[in-house]
Amino acid sequence: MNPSPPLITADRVALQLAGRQLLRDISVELIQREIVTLIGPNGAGKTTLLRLLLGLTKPTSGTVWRQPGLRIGYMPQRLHIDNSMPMSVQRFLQMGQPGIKTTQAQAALDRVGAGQLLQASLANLSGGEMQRVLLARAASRKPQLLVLDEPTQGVDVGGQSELYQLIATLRDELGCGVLLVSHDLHLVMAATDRVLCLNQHICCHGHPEQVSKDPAYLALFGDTVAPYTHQHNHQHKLSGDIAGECNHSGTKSNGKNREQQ
Ligand SMILES: Nc1ncnc2c1ncn2[C@@H]1O[C@H](COP(=O)(O)OP(=O)(O)OP(=O)(O)O)[C@@H](O)[C@H]1O
Repeated sequence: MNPSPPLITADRVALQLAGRQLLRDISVELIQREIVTLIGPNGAGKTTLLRLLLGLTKPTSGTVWRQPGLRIGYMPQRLHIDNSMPMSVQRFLQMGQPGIKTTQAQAALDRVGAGQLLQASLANLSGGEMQRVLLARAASRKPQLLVLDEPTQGVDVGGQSELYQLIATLRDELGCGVLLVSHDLHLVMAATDRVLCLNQHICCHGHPEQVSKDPAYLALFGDTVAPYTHQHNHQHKLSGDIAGECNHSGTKSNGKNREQQ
């Protein structure tokens, strides 16, 4: 039992847009100090669910409750940069959080191992540098909840595990909850407490090891995981598309830990 109240609670949330059922029957609780990873194929509704949890989209049915005054640090999937308006990293950080001093911007960058980038031009950053700057910006708000939408996009594999380790360290330092979206369970496993496997609804959930063996997870990702992770003799899909119907009667349909229910 976690003594502190949840940061966000979603109860039987569904969303229909333009006649399409994008999400259904989603129940999730996010708590302090827990790293929750949302995993699912392209189009599964991961970003849509983040938007619902953050209050940027209203559910068609069900409820989302957020702790009053909850401080959220959000790292978007990608950032559109207008190169006609040159901007330094420092300025970018200060725009994200008005009133932040140069020393605080520097400290935020130091924390993510990007201290040398304060005066760099945002437009010239490499993919990995940009992700670190976005993470520094999200963390500089001293959030109670860090929400990271595919934080390792554009980062090479070595850099990806480093970034996930950094996220775990930030959680320890800030004591915040973390909700992150990822395509690759095996990469995030070490830095994740709980996984929600999403495909319009929550197909399965639990500890990463447990989810990686769940029939519902394997139905979605069984033939897409990296070959070094297990032996098999079938074809690999490269698309990341839905591999088939989720046949998982008997798995629970919500994302709460058993002890939280
Ligand atoms: N405003 C909208 N109106 C109609 N459909 C939408 C809207 N926003 C998203 N969708 C659809 O909802 C589905 C889920 O989109 P979403 O971006 O949440 O998926 P995702 O799991 O984050 O995908 P990816 O892994 O590719 O980023 C997609 O089919 C998308 O086209």
